[in-house]
Amino acid sequence: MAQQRVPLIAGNWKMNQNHQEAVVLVQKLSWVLQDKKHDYERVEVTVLPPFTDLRSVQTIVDGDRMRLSYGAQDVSVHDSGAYTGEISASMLAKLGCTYVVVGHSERREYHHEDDALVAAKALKTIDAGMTPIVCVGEGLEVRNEAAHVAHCTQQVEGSLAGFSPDQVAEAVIAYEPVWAIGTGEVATPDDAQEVCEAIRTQVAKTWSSQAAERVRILYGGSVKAANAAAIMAQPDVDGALVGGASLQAEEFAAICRFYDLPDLSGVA
Ligand SMILES: O=C[C@H](O)COP(=O)(O)O
Repeated sequence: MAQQRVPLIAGNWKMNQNHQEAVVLVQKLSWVLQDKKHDYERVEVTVLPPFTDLRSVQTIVDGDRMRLSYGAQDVSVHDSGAYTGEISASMLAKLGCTYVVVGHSERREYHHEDDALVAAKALKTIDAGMTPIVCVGEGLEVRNEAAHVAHCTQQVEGSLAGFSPDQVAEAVIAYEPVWAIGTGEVATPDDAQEVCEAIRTQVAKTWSSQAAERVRILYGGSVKAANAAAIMAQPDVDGALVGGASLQAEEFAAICRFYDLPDLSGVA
């Protein structure tokens, strides 16, 4: 991992935790990390609760002066108006969100979001002063055809279309092989590195080598304390987008402190 990229561990809670449970989970996570004297300059920590939790999370994070940040799991492509059920980027910025996930595979699959929409949402996020976490990743069929690298680099091209090199440099890209999400099937560290490296090379070609050096690329898909160290040891992996394991404070805190964990990748 290059020195200048601060690793980011992001906990995507998906549709879990009501606003009361959210406060308890954030408090517990902050306590565990404080107890371990976690250095947030060394590894950045963020949580991504459901929309309905954000105000409560903002209150506890600000009130207790916690060092972790938080963000949202989606955003509208519209600024305001008659879009029932949607939440605008300015609303999320007002709630103190640092990050917004766009193009998660669950949004792409269940809500038919395509690269153009993802790019538009990401640009709205940037315009509102927040950082998009732009998700890409292949399904099992694509992986079995060995077309995963081309698939993911094309998704990056499409989902970051219209970005300037500086905007790419400040963004976060998350590589999440769909077959490894919530299945317990984790990509090997080499699998993660292969695609993350290809994405970085693509960023250099399409935008600039400086953008490629600076953009953070996360891996996501069944990350746990048991596999975090091996995945994070890969030179082009700058963090993790964690789903299920982010709902357990102790487990998630251990992932945030991956450098303390043994690399068990060689153990059968
Ligand atoms: O956003 C997170 C990913 O979808 C990974 O979820 P998971 O860690 O439950 O496999």
